[in-house]
Amino acid sequence: MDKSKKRVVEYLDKILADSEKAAPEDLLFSYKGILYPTTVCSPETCQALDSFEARSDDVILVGYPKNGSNWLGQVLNDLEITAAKYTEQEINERMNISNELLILPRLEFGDPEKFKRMKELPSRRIIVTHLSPQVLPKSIFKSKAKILLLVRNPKDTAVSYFHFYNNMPTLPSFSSWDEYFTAFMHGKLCWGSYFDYLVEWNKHMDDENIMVITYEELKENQTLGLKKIADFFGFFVSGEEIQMVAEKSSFEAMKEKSFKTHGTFGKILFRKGTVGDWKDHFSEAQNKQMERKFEECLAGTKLGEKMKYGVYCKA
Ligand SMILES: Nc1ncnc2c1ncn2[C@@H]1O[C@H](COP(=O)(O)OS(=O)(=O)O)[C@@H](OP(=O)(O)O)[C@H]1O
Repeated sequence: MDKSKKRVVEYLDKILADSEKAAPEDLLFSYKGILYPTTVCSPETCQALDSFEARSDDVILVGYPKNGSNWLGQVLNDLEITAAKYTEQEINERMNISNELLILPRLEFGDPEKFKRMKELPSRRIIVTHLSPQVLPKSIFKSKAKILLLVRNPKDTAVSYFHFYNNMPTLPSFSSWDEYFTAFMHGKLCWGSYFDYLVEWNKHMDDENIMVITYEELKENQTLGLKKIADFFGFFVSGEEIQMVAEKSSFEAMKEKSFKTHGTFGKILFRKGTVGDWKDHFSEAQNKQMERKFEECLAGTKLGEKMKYGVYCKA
């Protein structure tokens, strides 16, 4: 394993080990009414977000936690590498610079000084974040950088986040699914409410620089999804190249390599990678509650229509 990758894996392993020792009440902090994990974020970094200077050719991936951002993050990196026709040496250099400057590839992770260091990253930068539009650095909207919004149905998101919360030492555990479900429905989780997040993004549905893709459509036809993404960002890649990127980023391929890419964290992150796991978790009453909430927040909106609640969430 090369040195910079090893450093990232060691860093991730250290975060997990340190958080095992932390008291549950020290694991989270609140910034502007939203919870974040102390191990990877800080109030200082949140406060410094506006010092990030977006470029018009930045590739921005936004998505609520557990909507598949590690998957699409890899896809976008591979599309950029393939389209730009970098040599092996250039690919390694890019990765080393990025690993050294950022360590962890989320806009809101790390120290507040990272936004200055990010100026040294070569274009096109792939920027991944769970932040909602109100807290995103203002320069992202001003620069007209293209934004890909990745959305997963609320029920599978809830289930994935439940297992993540209970398996990640960096997050406090819940004593039961029912207790967790109430927290999810009230947005008492890191990065806040799933529904508030999408209601805010729905206000941007007519922005020309935003495209929405769903986890479910990618699972159904990854090649087609990748082609749409490549066209949107202007990555010039052939059908064969898209196929190669798709194969490399299948759940199985990413899970198999996860120890090398993410260390111990890999086992927690690459859990099932399926659509419909919620059927083993939701009670009748919870199905009804979720449907009411969807009706209240997203049904009939542009974003709500794209999510196909009737196909993926009806009991
Ligand atoms: N390649 C690929 N294909 C399909 N699904 C994938 C893939 N990679 C990750 N995943 C699944 O995405 C879920 C994790 O989402 P995130 O990467 O956004 O997690 S995080 O919020 O950044 O921690 C999590 O979902 P669950 O398995 O349902 O928990 C991952 O397994």
